[in-house]
Amino acid sequence: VPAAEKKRWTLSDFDIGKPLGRGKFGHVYIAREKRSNHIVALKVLFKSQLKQSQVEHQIRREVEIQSHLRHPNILRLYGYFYDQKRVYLILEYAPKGELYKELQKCKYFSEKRAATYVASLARALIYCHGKHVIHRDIKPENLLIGAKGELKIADFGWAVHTFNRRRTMCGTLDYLPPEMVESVEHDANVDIWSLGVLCYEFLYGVPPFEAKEHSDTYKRIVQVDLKFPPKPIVSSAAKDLISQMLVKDSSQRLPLHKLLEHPWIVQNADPSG
Ligand SMILES: COc1ccc(C(=O)Nc2ccccc2)cc1NC(=O)CCSCc1cnc2[nH]ccc2c1
Repeated sequence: VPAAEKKRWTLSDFDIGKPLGRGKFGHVYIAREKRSNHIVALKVLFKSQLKQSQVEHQIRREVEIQSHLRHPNILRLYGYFYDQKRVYLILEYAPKGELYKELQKCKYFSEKRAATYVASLARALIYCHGKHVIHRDIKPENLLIGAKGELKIADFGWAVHTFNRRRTMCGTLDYLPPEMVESVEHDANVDIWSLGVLCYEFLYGVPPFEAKEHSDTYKRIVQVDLKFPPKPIVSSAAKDLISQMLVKDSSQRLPLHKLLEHPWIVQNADPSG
């Protein structure tokens, strides 16, 4: 909807439907744009909750960044509008819902399904890095499933990234690479690490460095204490790929374009993603 960016949207342009992921995504509702009948997700943010001054330009900047990100595996942010008390984000709606629910239901994915997901995320990340955008929070909670079963990185937004990052600090650490756990500066290679963690979790149903206590998870990450359980049975090609991504020295991690040529991906990923 390219023209949409220019248009001044208001709430009366939409029929509002049921809440999506109650509370999880903040206040997000399924909605239908009246003129086009286009189904979207409408995210409602309360100005009171957003530090008014900073966030205004951050939302603008984010819409600016996101409006240039067009990729089948990245959830679209079509635009935004606001009223007296709230800011509304017009987001793409992913009809097949949240990936983590699917993973919980299946316990773990087949190698073909895991490789297809990992390849599509690698392509999305190559695209983002090409646009000098890193740090797409690619843990299962931030992944949604499109109409054709394709994965969508449904990032919870840049501006909230910081809150998100803090939340990640007190939420799950599982996806943080050593350089972030040791909080040294990081680059696009953090995404390769996170993708490796995700690939492991797709195949085993649990992240590789999971531990009861945060302090233990920290230790396991910085020591790259990578162990492959005997069950479920996973091919050595998959283990080889994961071992090349979960490398402490970020410059030694398998580059994303090399990942797409890895035998496990070539033999298992469905090219349509
Ligand atoms: C591109 O994506 C986003 C872009 C920006 C922001 C954001 O919050 N930006 C922000 C916040 C505060 C201050 C400044 C900027 C959030 C998202 N994405 C989500 O929030 C997750 C999917 S919510 C939609 C959605 C769709 N499809 C579904 N299917 C089932 C559930 C579901 C849920």
